[in-house]
Amino acid sequence: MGDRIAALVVMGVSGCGKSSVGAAVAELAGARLIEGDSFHPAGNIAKMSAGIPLDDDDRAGWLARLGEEMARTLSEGAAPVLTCSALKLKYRDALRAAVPGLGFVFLDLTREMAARRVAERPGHFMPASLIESQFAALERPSAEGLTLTLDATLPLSEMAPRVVEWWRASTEMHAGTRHIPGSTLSQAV
Ligand SMILES: Nc1ncnc2c1ncn2[C@@H]1O[C@H](COP(=O)(O)OP(=O)(O)OP(=O)(O)O)[C@@H](O)[C@H]1O
Ligand SMILES: O=C(O)[C@H](O)[C@@H](O)[C@H](O)[C@H](O)CO
Repeated sequence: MGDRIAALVVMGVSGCGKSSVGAAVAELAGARLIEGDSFHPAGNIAKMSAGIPLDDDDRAGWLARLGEEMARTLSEGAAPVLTCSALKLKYRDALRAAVPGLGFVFLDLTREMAARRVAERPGHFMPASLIESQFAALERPSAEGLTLTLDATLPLSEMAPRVVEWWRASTEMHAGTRHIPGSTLSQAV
C-alpha cells in the first residue's frame, strides 16, 4: 500500500459482474464509468457473437483505445473506473503503461457460475460457449500490486463499499494527502 490509485479497472471473465460492480463503484465514488465493451471494434463483437474467442491481436487495439480513454478522463479531472476483462498479465501491463497508478479489482467467479450467469442474461452478444475460452486465457492477478480480489458472488451492496474503501485507503496513505476520487480536489490531512 502507499501507492496512490489514480484509476480503477474492474476485471475478470465474462459474467463476473464487471459492469454491475463498475457502475456501483463509480456511483459511490463519484467517479466516471468507462464501459470497456463499448470500445470493442465491430469486428470483435462479430467474432464473439459468432462464438469465436478473441486473440491477442484482436485485443491489442482495443486495449490501446481503453488506455487513451482513461488518460483522457484523468486529464479532464475525473477518476476513471474502467470495466475490462484484462484477462492476461500483458493486457494489464499495457493498461498500466498507459495510466500509471492503476488499481485492479478482480472479480473471482467459478466457471459454473460464469456460464450460468451468461446463459441466463438476455440480449447480450456474448455466448455461454465462450466461457471456457475466457478461463483458458485468464491469468489470475495473484501476485500483482494494487490489486483487490473479491468473491464475485458477494452482494453488490457489499462489494461497492469495499472497493471504494480500499481505493480511499490507498489514496489517503499517499504522501499525507487525501485525494477524493472523482474530483480534482487534494487536501492535506
Ligand atoms: N454480485 C452479483 N450477484 C448476483 N448476480 C450478479 C452479481 N453481479 C452481476 N450479477 C449478474 O450477473 C450477470 C452478469 O453481470 P455483468 O453483466 O455485470 O457481468 P460482466 O462481467 O460485465 O459481463 P460481460 O463482460 O460479459 O459484459 C448479470 O445478469 C448480473 O445481473
Ligand atoms: O477479452 C475478452 O474476451 C472480451 O473483453 C470479453 O471478456 C467480453 O468483451 C466481455 O466479457 C463481454 O461479455
